[in-house]
Amino acid sequence: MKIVKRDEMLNIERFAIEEIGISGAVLMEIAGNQVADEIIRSYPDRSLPITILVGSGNNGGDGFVIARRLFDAGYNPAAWLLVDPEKLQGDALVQYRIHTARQLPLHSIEEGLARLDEDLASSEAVIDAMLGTGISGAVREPFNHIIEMVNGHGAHVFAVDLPSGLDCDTGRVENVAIRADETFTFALPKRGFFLQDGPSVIGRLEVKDISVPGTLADRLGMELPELITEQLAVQALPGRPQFGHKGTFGHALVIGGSKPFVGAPLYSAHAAYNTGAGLVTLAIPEEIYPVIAGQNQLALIRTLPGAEGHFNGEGVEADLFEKVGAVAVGPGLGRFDAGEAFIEEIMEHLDDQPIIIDADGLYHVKDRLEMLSRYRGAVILTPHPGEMATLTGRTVADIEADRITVAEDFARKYQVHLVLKGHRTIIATPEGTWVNPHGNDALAKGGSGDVLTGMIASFLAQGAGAAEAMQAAVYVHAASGERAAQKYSHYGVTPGNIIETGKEMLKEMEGKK
Ligand SMILES: NC(=O)C1=CN([C@@H]2O[C@H](COP(=O)(O)OP(=O)(O)OC[C@H]3O[C@@H](n4cnc5c(N)ncnc54)[C@H](OP(=O)(O)O)[C@@H]3O)[C@@H](O)[C@H]2O)[C@@H](O)CC1
Ligand SMILES: [K+]
Repeated sequence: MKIVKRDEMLNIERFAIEEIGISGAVLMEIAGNQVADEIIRSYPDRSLPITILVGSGNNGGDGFVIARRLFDAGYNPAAWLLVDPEKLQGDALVQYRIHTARQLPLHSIEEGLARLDEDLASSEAVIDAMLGTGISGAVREPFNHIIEMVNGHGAHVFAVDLPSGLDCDTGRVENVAIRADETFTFALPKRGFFLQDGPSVIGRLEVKDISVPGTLADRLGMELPELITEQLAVQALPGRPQFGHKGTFGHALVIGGSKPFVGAPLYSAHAAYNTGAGLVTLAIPEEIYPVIAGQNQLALIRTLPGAEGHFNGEGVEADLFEKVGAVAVGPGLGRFDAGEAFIEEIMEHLDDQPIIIDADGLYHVKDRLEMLSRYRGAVILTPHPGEMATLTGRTVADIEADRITVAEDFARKYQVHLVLKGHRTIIATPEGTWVNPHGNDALAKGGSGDVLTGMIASFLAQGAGAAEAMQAAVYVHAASGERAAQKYSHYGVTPGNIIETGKEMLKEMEGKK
């Protein structure tokens, strides 16, 4: 499913109205009906106290439809028009006229905020149809106070299209926004749901079909980022020929580790093994061999010469890469003087196998980005925002303000594949962009990134294309974080739990392949 900015949504909507010939009023009727149906499904009890907050634009127009449908279904919601009716126009005005012609009850803002607060305080559910995609700037009076009132009460809040106050492009909340329990968005999810404050205010997101399908975006030639869904990840997962042998499933090489970071390469190697790689070799500095050997039962181990607890840059020889299908360099690597030359030498030994560069590997390539552009195969970089700041010379705040654009620009400029980690992870490649709506705080732990790197390496070794390996790994990793948190709590999830739970996710996914 594609995600859109405000102008893109407006263009698609305009195309649906002007070229396809489905009128705005019809779209509004469908939109309002979709939300009303959800509320009726959630709350079959008709006596439930519900407040509907109606704003001045088309979002408010949707609110009128919802109110009317609920009255018709036997509910008695308190519908509040929060602006002077004189302000209404277009389809919203049409809906207001229908509402009044039907002689349905409607509260006016003239009754005062104290009176509205009484309704809000006694409501079990609140429907936010105040502001949608048309908001500009900070939320003005009286909506800012009303939003605070809603957030201060304990009612279940349904946001219509988006939580009022959220900028649907940037995901920024300038002053206040509704904190929704559920958001029913129309046609396509909005980009701001996955950026900045968006994820913390939208609650459970559901996309409602209003007869404006995403295929209209394709007809308009729009290149839009796509959401990573289970279905997409299932398609991206490499196939497993039934009579394959270990050679069929590829050989992943993980290069990393140093005296302070012994666990990182182990997590990557174990993640690779547990997600299907036929063979995994772990190349580590010789000094940490005894510790690694004691903790590893899966990967082949290859030691390279080291100094002061790190690699010393030597010992990178052709036979290390023999029959290797994918390389990951960086987990636990640390920083050392010969680091830049070390990675350069690794890349020189490769033909065109995909290479993942992670953690301090990223630090060592920050001044060699042209080398990455020149590489014949796929280069996958997996920075968190701090590492992305190092790669781009920008601040973390800058990157977080528009993760999608930053990632896309970087991927195109250097012709690399990028996994920009964080809350919400972005995959950007020269060919397209994907946004991962899954994952949680349980993944924000040392070792978690190493697991992701191992999963990507594993899928690459098994023959997935670069974009597909990233999609499948990002999904399995994030969905495992969600699943593991249900079992072990958000506090208790470890990288090892992610690897174990990943197998459960894969079990479900292979059944759908
Ligand atoms: N996409 C689709 O296919 C469909 C979309 N539909 C729906 O249309 C919605 C978009 O409608 P929209 O364009 O009328 O904008 P909307 O969000 O109602 O807000 C505009 C009003 O808000 C006001 N206002 C603005 N900023 C403000 C502020 N900071 N603080 C306070 N007020 C502020 C502004 O007032 P003004 O600035 O003009 O004084 C204006 O009156 C969309 O989200 C979806 O719900 C469906 O019906 C059908 C199909
Ligand atoms: K809204």
